[in-house]
Amino acid sequence: MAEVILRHIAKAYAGGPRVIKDVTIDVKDREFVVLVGPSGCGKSTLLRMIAGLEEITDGDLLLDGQRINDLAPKDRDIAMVFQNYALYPHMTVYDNMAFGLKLRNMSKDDIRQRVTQAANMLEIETLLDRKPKDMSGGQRQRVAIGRAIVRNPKVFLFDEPLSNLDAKLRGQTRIELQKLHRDLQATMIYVTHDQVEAMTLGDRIVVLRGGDVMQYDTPLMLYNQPVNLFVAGFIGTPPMNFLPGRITREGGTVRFESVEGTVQVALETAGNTLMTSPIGREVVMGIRAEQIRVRLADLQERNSTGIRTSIDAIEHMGSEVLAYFTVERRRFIAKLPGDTKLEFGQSVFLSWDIGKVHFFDAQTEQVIR
Ligand SMILES: Nc1ncnc2c1ncn2[C@@H]1O[C@H](COP(=O)(O)OP(=O)(O)OP(=O)(O)O)[C@@H](O)[C@H]1O
Repeated sequence: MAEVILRHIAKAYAGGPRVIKDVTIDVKDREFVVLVGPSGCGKSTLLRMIAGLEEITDGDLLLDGQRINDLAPKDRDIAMVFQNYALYPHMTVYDNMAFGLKLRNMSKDDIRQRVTQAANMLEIETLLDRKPKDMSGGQRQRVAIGRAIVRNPKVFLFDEPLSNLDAKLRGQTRIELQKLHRDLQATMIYVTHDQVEAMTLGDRIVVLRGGDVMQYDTPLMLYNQPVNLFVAGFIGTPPMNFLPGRITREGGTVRFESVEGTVQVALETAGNTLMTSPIGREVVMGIRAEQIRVRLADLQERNSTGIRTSIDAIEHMGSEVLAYFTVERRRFIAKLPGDTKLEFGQSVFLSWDIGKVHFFDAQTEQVIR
């Protein structure tokens, strides 16, 4: 059992401003929680506070109900895997993994058993006599994880452990981390700036910005129901398309009208208003790339619904095609099936289902439901 609760946690370095403002999150037993956000948002600081490597300025850190703010790192039953692996260069893999256990005065036999078991789990049993400099980045990374596993901690913390690996190895290691999480049945908290890594690994994800939690939710909820513009733009590849405008009323119909008036969307269907918002309110419309339909525009065609634009660029990704457009001087991206035949410069109409559109308040940036 290992449940971690952060209650109104704040951090200021040496009397400076608060880089973590007021963070309250609960991490359930055996949950895999990812902290994600842009550089400087405070992910590492938060993780280091949980590890005990940074002092907590305000708030409570609870492990299984016990307040551990003032407990030394070694007494926390929490193991951390660092971005740079932090292996001892002069020690073999075996000694690197055994080191923490020796410090705890564990018997030689017990140490051997634990190191061997972890090495088997990570498939590095043939590397135990090597020094870190004689291994690849991926192998060093496994040793760093092995060193955490042998401690049999209640909680694992990972600080961007895949960032030094190439793209292919990162993909493989993501799958292995998922398996490791299932096998160890441990609580894991994982920091990354890569939203794809966050989406694929996390049971739940904390999206951070400027030391504040923007949203704490499952990957699908973050993707389908972002609570604000920041989360909507941060989660998803390619990012959500945005178009600013305002709510208008014409002839009894409530509509969204883009700033330059090229896009008008009725917000009522069969007498139901999809969005209750004061007339004149400034909003931002958001639509995901895969929700945009694209068809060739007939030059003679008039009175067609949708946005008329032309194709700025096409990227063939194999299984899909990314098409780039300009709508009111903003970039729009559509994700289309791989066999879509479109070419640079063609005139097209873009359209989408109104039910798939998100609206955000332009001032507060919060979603309007
Ligand atoms: N020792 C320190 N003293 C003063 N300010 C610090 C210290 N460490 C970090 N900060 C500041 O705290 C804020 C959060 O830093 P942190 O390293 O936690 O961000 P991060 O989200 O992990 O960023 P990155 O992805 O770039 O590592 C930043 O503004 C950073 O400059």
